[in-house]
Amino acid sequence: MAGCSWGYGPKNGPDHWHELGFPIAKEGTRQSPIEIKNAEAKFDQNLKPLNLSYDPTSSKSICNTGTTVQVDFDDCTDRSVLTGGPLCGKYRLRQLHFHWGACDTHGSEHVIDGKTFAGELHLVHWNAEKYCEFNEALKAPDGLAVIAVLLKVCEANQALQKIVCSLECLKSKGAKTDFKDFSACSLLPSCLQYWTYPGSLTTPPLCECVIWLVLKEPISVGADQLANFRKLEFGPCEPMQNNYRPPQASKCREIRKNFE
Ligand SMILES: CCc1c(F)c(F)c(S(N)(=O)=O)c(F)c1F
Ligand SMILES: [Zn+2]
Repeated sequence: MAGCSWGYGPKNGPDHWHELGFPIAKEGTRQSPIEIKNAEAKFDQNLKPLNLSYDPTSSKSICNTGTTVQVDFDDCTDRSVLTGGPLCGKYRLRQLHFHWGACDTHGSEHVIDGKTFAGELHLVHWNAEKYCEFNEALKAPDGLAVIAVLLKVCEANQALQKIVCSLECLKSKGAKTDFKDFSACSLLPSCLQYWTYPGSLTTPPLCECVIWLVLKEPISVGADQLANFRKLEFGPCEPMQNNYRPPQASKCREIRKNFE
């Protein structure tokens, strides 16, 4: 796509993505995020618990991608995997990243019964049992499994502190630094009850390849920890904030949950 690339600004944000080379933004049938209405979600007794087995030595680096801050993991072998839930097979952890707002009242992508949260953590896994590489999984309806964890502003989160401390050297787009021995499971809440629905990437290319697992229990983030995320930049003098896509049409998708 010649011309300006996608982002979250007034001219290249989510309402423009369909005209920036991603028609699926408008024409898709399973776009994400969505609003989750708990009363309409169907309890499914056949849904298994999530089973996470993460090797902390598989974290590699942390970078400012220009749209988020992202921790990358070694996904060449089954070192950090997700199984269970609605999933068939083993999904390898590839990266985790965040979405957040300009202020603490909004910033999450999924909205729960009308409530927005200050931010959202995504742990991105791909079906390495069925597909040879990540880019192949992007083309499949069951290619990815993303765990979404809502961020609520209250006490500081000790597990997040390692990420927060690294932000000061990641201010500019493209900045990257080593990020070894990070325990991704330390970011998860104690309760792993979830809603699940078929959806898409929430950023371009917006591929409809994601089985979403939205955790019911948020994790805490300190107001000053979140303030540090806002010191990152999309580009020169453009603070990185409001890097979230608003909820998309449900188009009569069924949302299931593993709790009553
Ligand atoms: C293609 C890389 C990529 C993203 F850019 C992304 F934003 C997401 S998201 N927000 O849906 O979790 C992914 F899952 C993902 F794999
Ligand atoms: Zn995301």
